[in-house]
Amino acid sequence: MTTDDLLLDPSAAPEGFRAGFVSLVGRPNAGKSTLTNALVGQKVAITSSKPQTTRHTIRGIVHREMFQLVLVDTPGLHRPRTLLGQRLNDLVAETLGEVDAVGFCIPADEKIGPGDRFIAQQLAMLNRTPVVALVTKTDKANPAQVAEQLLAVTELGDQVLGPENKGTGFAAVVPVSAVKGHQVEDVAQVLSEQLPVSPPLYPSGELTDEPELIMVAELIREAALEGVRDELPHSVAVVVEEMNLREDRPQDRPLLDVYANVFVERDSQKAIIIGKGGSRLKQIGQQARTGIERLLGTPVYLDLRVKVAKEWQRDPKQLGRLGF
Ligand SMILES: Nc1nc2c(ncn2[C@@H]2O[C@H](COP(=O)(O)OP(=O)(O)OP(=O)(O)O)[C@@H](O)[C@H]2O)c(=O)[nH]1
Repeated sequence: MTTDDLLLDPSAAPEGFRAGFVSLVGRPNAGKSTLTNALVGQKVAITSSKPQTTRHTIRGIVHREMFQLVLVDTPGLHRPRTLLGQRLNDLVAETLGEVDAVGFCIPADEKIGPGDRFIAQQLAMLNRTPVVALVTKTDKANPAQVAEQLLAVTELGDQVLGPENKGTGFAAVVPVSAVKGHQVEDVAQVLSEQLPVSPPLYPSGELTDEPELIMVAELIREAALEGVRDELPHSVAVVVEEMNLREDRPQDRPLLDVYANVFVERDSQKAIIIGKGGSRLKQIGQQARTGIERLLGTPVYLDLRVKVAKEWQRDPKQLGRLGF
């Protein structure tokens, strides 16, 4: 069974499959991009030249047998100098609050500095999002230095994200060399352990050729969550089943047909998405369609179906978070 088959029937995902969004953060030069590429592999790395239409730009998707990590960029942490005080705090909390886990990159070959500490303090505000510390570029340090850095990083976690700030430190600390390919799979594995039990969020094939498909699904998901994010934080998945230019249209008046399924876990959630007399679904469709048209520059016919994929999150922790 391929990932795509699973997407057609999310309840067919293997027991314990996990999927979710991960943001790699860290000060400039910490090795985020290199690690992203090493994790994703060339084949599916997405470097979309499209304008950023969602709050998170997808940088790449890591597909494995038992998990799918969607690596996203998070604005805010990259330019602390241009955003001050509460505004920055809000932005970081808002955008990072939406990911399932954060990978915090700290180079093995440089002392922990004020930049790292600053970012750790920002991360401390995300009280529920697990943070995995990644000690990068281990090939540039000798084993003793790496060991020392692992200790220093653990200590930073205990201090800044520790009990004093109602936290439990870093969820894990993992050394990695993206350039040498050392422990890259361990990073993927440890990050995946922080994700909710969920079927894959995106199809596995041809992602480089069709970043549009992902962007379109994300636009629909964003629209579906608008205003109900608190009620349905992680229980909405969108799969674009078909996206084709309609045949027999005059060349100067193209129309793109988009068929997409919005998956929720329960009938009650389906009711929320659809709204009274279908009013919310109509709104979602309009908002998503406008976004897709803006993204692709083509008029769009959007067909949205809402489907219940029962129990696609069997993890008790997740269910708790959803208020069950
Ligand atoms: N030796 C070695 N060098 C690395 C490794 N990872 C990254 N680098 C180098 O470190 C530099 C910065 O890496 P990037 O991946 O661009 O870092 P970044 O965090 O994305 O940087 P910004 O885009 O500035 O935020 C580059 O010259 C990389 O080649 C590694 O595992 N080993």
